[in-house]
Amino acid sequence: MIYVTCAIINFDDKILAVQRSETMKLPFKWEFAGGKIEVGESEIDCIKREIFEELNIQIEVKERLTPVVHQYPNFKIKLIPYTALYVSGDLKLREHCDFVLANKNELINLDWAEADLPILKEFVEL
Ligand SMILES: Nc1nc2c([nH]c(=O)n2[C@@H]2O[C@H](COP(=O)(O)OP(=O)(O)OP(=O)(O)O)[C@@H](O)[C@H]2O)c(=O)[nH]1
Repeated sequence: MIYVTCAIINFDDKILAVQRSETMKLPFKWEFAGGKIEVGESEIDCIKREIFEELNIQIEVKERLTPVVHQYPNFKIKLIPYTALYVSGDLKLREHCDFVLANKNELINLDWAEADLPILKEFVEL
């Protein structure tokens, strides 16, 4: 099982979703930015590090939502979501091919990575 954190980042009441690029696992699926927890790293340190590495921005981490364990055909993940606020930095996509800033009710129309669906549902109902 791989342990992955992801951030639901609020920019002035819009939420950031990012699209995986062709060369990544789950190509072209939409997700919340984040990545694998390194050995000895806390969840919060992981999410802040991944968001800076992938997006070049600083965030303030807010609330931990319910983790999701999901079995994909070739791997299993525990995806640990946090809500967060944008703090600073110019958004640059260093790994993903696209992004959107959307309202909660627009997010559901994207083609999400399957593990994200329960997270999206919980977030939309907050
Ligand atoms: N960051 C992130 N990953 C997610 C989400 N949903 C989801 O299923 N994943 C999966 O969790 C894994 C996260 O790992 P990652 O982004 O650090 O690394 P990767 O597998 O793309 O890179 P790798 O090729 O170095 O293993 C990916 O396999 C990704 O498909 C999500 O919302 N955010």
